[in-house]
Amino acid sequence: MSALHDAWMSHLESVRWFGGKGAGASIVGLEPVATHTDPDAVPAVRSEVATLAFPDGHTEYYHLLVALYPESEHTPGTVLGTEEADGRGVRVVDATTDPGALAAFVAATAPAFSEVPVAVWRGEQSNTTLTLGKSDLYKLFRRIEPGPNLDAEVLVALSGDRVPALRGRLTADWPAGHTTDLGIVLERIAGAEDGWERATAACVAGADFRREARDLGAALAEVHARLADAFGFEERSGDDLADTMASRLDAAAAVAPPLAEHVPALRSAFDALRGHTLAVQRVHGDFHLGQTLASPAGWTIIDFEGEPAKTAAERRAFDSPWRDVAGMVRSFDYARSAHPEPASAEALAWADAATAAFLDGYCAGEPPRADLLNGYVIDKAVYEVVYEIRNRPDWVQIPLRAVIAASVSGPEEHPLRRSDDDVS
Ligand SMILES: Nc1ncnc2c1ncn2[C@@H]1O[C@H](COP(=O)(O)OP(=O)(O)O)[C@@H](O)[C@H]1O
Ligand SMILES: O=P(O)(O)O[C@H]1O[C@H](CO)[C@@H](O[C@H]2O[C@H](CO)[C@@H](O)[C@H](O)[C@H]2O)[C@H](O)[C@H]1O
Repeated sequence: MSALHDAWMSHLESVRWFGGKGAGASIVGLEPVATHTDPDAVPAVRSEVATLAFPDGHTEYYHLLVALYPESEHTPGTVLGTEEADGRGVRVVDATTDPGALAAFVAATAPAFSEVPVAVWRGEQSNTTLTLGKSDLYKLFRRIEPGPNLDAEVLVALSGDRVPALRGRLTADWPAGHTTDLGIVLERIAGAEDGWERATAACVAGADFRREARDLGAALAEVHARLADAFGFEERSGDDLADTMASRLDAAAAVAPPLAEHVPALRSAFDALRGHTLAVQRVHGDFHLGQTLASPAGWTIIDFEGEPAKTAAERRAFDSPWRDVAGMVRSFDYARSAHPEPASAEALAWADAATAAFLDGYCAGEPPRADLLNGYVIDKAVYEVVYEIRNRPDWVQIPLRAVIAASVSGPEEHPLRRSDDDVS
């Protein structure tokens, strides 16, 4: 491993967007995949793909934006080391820490925005976003897989309205024979407030959230209909789905010991899906309040990339729209954790009212498909137990409480009809 590999690896361990922290990964390749500026420019800016090998044998690819400076020049930003080019030493810098390099990158790859101020947006999680003035964003994808990015695909297909408008796409011919998205330029929703912030503030204040929740349900239904128009739909057997959920449950129980005793009861909830056929289509895949923006224009849905731990092929696979409905049902349950007394009658009533209004908005007044909703809510809560153990162990009681309630109440009970909320 070269000194540059080591330096990038320590840098990755320190940045917020790197999802493999502490797992003992090492960089086994650094490959330039796109040169954005003139290679002789100072700085020259290019995209590289870092190939990371993990001790368990799996490989991940990360997109790095790199600025290159002659050794004789003053070098701003985080310097990773030097490399040789045409017999001269060149300093290698993380371009997202270098305002001059970012301006050069934007001028080269999104020339319509070359005159607007560029800054790195703080508070990002799994990617890096640049603000382009007040009305646009440049989202640099970090963990990439060969081929199109799921979010970019959906934004192209839906072309604005309830989703941000797509202004441009940054791609690379990498690996050979593939065109891979490295970033997108998109509309910055004016006056947007994160849906999680909006909902938790309402829960804490005891404020009525039913109108917003109903509108959110209607917005999701509209987006689902447009996704089905754009990508089509298929039929899937309920037996197949029940088997898939049961094997996900088994895999989760193997890494999350508190799930083990609930496996038989939860499996029987999935059995309600057997003997049915359901329509499957492209969905959001990881729909929760943090993937919604409330603004004067209504609700906008963002980040159609699915659950982070799945492969791109798994995230692109058709699924039932009830997966997304269930995701939001779980999110309202999470939101009450912001309440000073999450198990109080007031907090429960808030979450139940928001959930009922959301379902009403989604189903346009018709009753929801209880068997599918029930199965997907449990499937999601099981996923969340594993997610929280790995990422936020202090939060694991939130989904575990839902798993226990579903296990105790049995398959015929709707998981939200919580008679027994104070199980610990
Ligand atoms: N188009 C947008 N307009 C306004 N704010 C946005 C937009 N997209 C994302 N955001 C804000 O940035 C946050 C992170 O965005 P997200 O796409 O979920 O990033 P990541 O994929 O890195 O997790 C969101 O929760 C939201 O607050
Ligand atoms: O936003 P991501 O696609 O990275 O989703 C992952 O992280 C989410 C947390 O940020 C996680 O969502 C869970 O916590 C939320 C509150 O922080 C809650 O609203 C969601 O309902 C709950 O699932 C998500 O599961 C995970 O995939």
